[in-house]
Amino acid sequence: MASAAAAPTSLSLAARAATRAAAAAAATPLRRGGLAAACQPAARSLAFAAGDARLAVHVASRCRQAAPSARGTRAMATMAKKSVGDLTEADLAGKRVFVRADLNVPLDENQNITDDTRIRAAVPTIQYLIGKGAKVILSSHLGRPKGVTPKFSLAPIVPRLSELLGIQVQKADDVIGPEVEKLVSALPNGGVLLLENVRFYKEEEKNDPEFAQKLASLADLYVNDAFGTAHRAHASTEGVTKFLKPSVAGYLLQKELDYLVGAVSSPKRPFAAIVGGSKVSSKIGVIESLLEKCDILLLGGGMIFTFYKAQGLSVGASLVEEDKLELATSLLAKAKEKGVSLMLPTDVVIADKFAPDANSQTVPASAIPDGWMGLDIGPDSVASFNAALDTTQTVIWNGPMGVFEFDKFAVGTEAVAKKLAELSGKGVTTIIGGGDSVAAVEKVGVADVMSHISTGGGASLELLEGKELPGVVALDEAVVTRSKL
Ligand SMILES: Nc1ncnc2c1ncn2[C@@H]1O[C@H](COP(=O)(O)OP(=O)(O)O)[C@@H](O)[C@H]1O
Ligand SMILES: O=C(OP(=O)(O)O)[C@H](O)COP(=O)(O)O
Repeated sequence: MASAAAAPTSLSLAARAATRAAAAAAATPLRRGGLAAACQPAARSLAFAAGDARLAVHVASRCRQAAPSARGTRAMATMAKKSVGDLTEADLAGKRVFVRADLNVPLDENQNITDDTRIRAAVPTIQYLIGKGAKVILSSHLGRPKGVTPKFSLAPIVPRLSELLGIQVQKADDVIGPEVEKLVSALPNGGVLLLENVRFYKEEEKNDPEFAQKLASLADLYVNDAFGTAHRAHASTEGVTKFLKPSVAGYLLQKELDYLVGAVSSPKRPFAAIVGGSKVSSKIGVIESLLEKCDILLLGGGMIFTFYKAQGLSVGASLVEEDKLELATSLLAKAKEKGVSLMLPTDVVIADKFAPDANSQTVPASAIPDGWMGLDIGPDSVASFNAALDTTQTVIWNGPMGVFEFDKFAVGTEAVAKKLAELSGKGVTTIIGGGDSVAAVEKVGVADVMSHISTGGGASLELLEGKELPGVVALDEAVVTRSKL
């Protein structure tokens, strides 16, 4: 396994001895000064330079346990939001509750839902509210319409949502206005009214205060459960909170924050992050942020070729971002400095063209011929990644290991999905951070066993980059500070 430690192949006995000494020190009880000694930069980098991932991880892990980062504490603070579960029957019975959900599900050409995950994910919050006698005014966007566009109507959502809730959901043909107000007035306690696509109004994405006020005027209080849209400061996700109190987080939003912020900032260790996808440029923020928190970082996907080239390897016709070579070098150096075991694949599956029927072969990472492009990680890399993952207690995964859309180059990605499923079964916390990795996990049929699968691609990326989401920031603070803080 190539590593950020400049992959030393022949290690001096002294380095190995120092590694073990550092690890032994880390294992020594605090009162004897073992951890303090192991946390010395020299001890950590020796453990790392010795190329012994398990020992280096152990040392790094112990060091982090001793000194949780201020950044982690700040991130936890974003979670301390009032939750829908804090609202009692007295708060809710007979009240009109504006619920922003993300019902932006894929539809086929006949308007059939091809994946209802986001609808199912919205159910617990709605169920709770109607169970307490609230009147739910449900709002969502669908797609990115420019004005009123029938193919982006939320009408196809109604049958499935009704089925899941066990009640007939009513549907408004507009978002605001007298007709909608009439429907709201007629809504019984425990009823649900789905408003039309909120993006049919351009004011939504502009976060227009007047529009936000009109939305707010329909209700008495606000619940945001639209995690997939929480990174957007729109009228229905952010603006409306200025006019409705309380404004609280729904169960889905809370769960996403608990995993993508909570479990990532205060993980059970060792903590591994797997980052793949096409380009290093789109994952810089995530990698930099995770380097502050994880013990092991496994890299795959198209981005690895920029790292190889930065290390002087030939990459043939593989995807490379020439302007990110220095960045790749600095990320490798940062991993070393932080004591993170950064692992790059040692072998790759290469293709003679970018196509599902390309000719392919597996070669060492150092032997990619001219004209060939790497489209997947190879079996040796899968074995090394699996061995590293076997040492972990928490794993977060964002981005495929290869061009998994082509069966021939999906093996590495599917192997990671299977490994995480296996680890999940053994009690390891497994978090799938949105985007294509979710599709991969679903393709392999192991979605149900993961600890958490994010319902938002862009939103989860932003959270993993350490950013705060406007739709979360705008919500009321929890009254009781969480014990983890
Ligand atoms: N070696 C590779 N060369 C080119 N593209 C790749 C390679 N590995 C993965 N990809 C592509 O990366 C895409 C996903 O990248 P990205 O959007 O960054 O990830 P995510 O959606 O998980 O955030 C997939 O379409 C996949 O085909
Ligand atoms: O599908 C969504 O995000 P995602 O594609 O990043 O998972 C959300 O519904 C947000 O949609 P938007 O990116 O049009 O604001």
